[in-house]
Amino acid sequence: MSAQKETLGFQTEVKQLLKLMIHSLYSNKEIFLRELISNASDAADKLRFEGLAKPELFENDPELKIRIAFDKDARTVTIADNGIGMSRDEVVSHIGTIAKSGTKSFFEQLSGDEKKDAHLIGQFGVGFYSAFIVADKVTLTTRRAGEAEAVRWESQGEGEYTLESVEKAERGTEIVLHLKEGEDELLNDWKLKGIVRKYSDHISIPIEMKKGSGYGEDGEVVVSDELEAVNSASALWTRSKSDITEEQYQEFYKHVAHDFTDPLAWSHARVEGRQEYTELLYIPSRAPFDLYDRERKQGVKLYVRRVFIMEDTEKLMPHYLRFVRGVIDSNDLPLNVSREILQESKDIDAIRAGCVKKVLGLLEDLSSNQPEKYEAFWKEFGQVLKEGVGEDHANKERIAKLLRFVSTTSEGVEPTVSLADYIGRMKEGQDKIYFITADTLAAAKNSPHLEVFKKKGVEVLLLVDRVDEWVTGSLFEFDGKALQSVAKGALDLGALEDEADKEAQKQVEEASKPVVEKVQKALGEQVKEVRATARLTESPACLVAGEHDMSAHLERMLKAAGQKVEGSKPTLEINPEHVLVKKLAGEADEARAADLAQVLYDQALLAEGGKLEDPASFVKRINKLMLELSA
Ligand SMILES: Nc1ncnc2c1ncn2[C@@H]1O[C@H](COP(=O)(O)OP(=O)(O)OP(=O)(O)O)[C@@H](O)[C@H]1O
Repeated sequence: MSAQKETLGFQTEVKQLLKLMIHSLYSNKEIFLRELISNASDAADKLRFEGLAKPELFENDPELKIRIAFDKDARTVTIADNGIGMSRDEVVSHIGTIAKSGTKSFFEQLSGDEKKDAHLIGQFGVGFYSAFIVADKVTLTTRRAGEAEAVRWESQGEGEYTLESVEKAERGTEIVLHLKEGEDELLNDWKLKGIVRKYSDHISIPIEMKKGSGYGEDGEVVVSDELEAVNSASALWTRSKSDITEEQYQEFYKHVAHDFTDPLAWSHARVEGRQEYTELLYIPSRAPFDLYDRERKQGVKLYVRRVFIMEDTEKLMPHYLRFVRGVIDSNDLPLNVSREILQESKDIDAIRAGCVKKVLGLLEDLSSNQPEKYEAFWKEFGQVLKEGVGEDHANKERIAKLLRFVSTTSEGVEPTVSLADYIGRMKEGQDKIYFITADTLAAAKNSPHLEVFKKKGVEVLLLVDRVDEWVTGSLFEFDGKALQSVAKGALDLGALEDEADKEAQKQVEEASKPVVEKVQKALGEQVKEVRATARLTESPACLVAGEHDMSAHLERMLKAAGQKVEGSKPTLEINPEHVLVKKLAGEADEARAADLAQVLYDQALLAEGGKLEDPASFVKRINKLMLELSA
């Protein structure tokens, strides 16, 4: 064993994080204790789990606990646990570096503006480093259960830390905080116990401190050597609902989710029947920074009869509910359940299905009874929930009811229209739910495809999230009404059109045959077909995809993502009433007519957010036509 002290440097990100955190969290500095207790409790959970297979790890000391002490003279606060501890390598990789995936992109988001970044730091979670909010030196001594060597890590939080091998009889981790000037209020029995009760009452193992035995002359508590548990020390989810306060639920959430903000809502239930389990599931109020990171692991924690087993989103929650946090505690699964067993387990499938129903029920309840909260939820997680329409066949209808969109009747830009709202406002004779997909709200709102719908006062949903193509590719109808893209297929307004409309359209088609042919000839292979439109009232032309073809918007998205797409040709619809089209119809000069036809096509492509293959020729053509017109 080498007792030599080594000095190592923090990873750059750690330095950045420390600086930012000390500044932005100072006003909420008490949370350091919650974070350190939370880690200690996790360490106990890990030991209990590893100890199932290797009981010798308990080293004849099976009572898991956390101890907090302070020393007025030395001006230190100590948090010790007899959990799993850390090996030397673990100390280096967990404490000297940030091993979270997505860390790099998180740091790229930081603006340098402390106020804005303070919000982001909450999303990232600061954990152990929060010790440096109140301490100017932290000494962590740890010995991994079952190992002989202990290691001492020490740092002043300024870019470097030292490591040395030491002796430590008790397994686990002891953290000594050397308080900064001005933090002496923490050297107080009453104060520390108050913080523990406030933030960590729900921790399932005892948090022990010395017992008070009266008051001294200075009015301060005199402590005895006897220890007492400051917290309730029972797993929160095992308590009955009526015994848990709102604050306790909230603090427990912060512990399981490693979050700083209060949750939006939660569901706590004991399920009996074929499967017996307790679930305490939370909807966070804010999305974490790595919500879209496929590598992200943290999710719902699985316990079996109070013993922590693992934390894994995929097995316990489907991907589209990956924002859900909390605990599922099964009474039936075997304690030695492994990831492989879980993979195959019918019991887990049943628990998962039950929990999904609970979460959807919770969301339904919010949407009906607390619409403001639901709006807040939708803002943070709506796009993720939308994935469920394609992912969870069994619950498709329920998820569809929870969807919210912007529509042509929306006042602002917030998605607040549900499919049921839409159906409730449908015009007489309307039998479809119309929608348009586009890259931006402006592109959707101003699309020529909407003109006839505006004229008839028919509402159209404006779908501008990337995931919307996935939604409309999986959801074909809602409540017996088909979902119909306004940019696909021949326009069929059903009973929204009266006989007179249909007759007029027929006549227009008949009359515009020559100009349609002219355009068709000029555009040749670029289009599948040219036809006179019933959609347009103001624009001269628009492009329409085939009923069963991929939408132009999806095609562009896939191409942008680097996929090879065999695009299908669009149909060009022209508006024979438009002056430009009339001009084209009467144009005797074949070359100029061809130029006009090409401009019509190019404009239609641009108007729906497409990209011209040959923009320079488009500009040349436009300039030529403008000069000719002004001559
Ligand atoms: N008391 C402890 N006993 C054993 N391991 C610990 C202890 N405290 C921290 N660790 C290890 O260090 C890692 C990093 O801790 P840290 O608090 O920085 O982050 P975290 O708890 O993983 O996540 P978060 O930052 O979201 O709180 C932990 O994941 C754990 O492996």
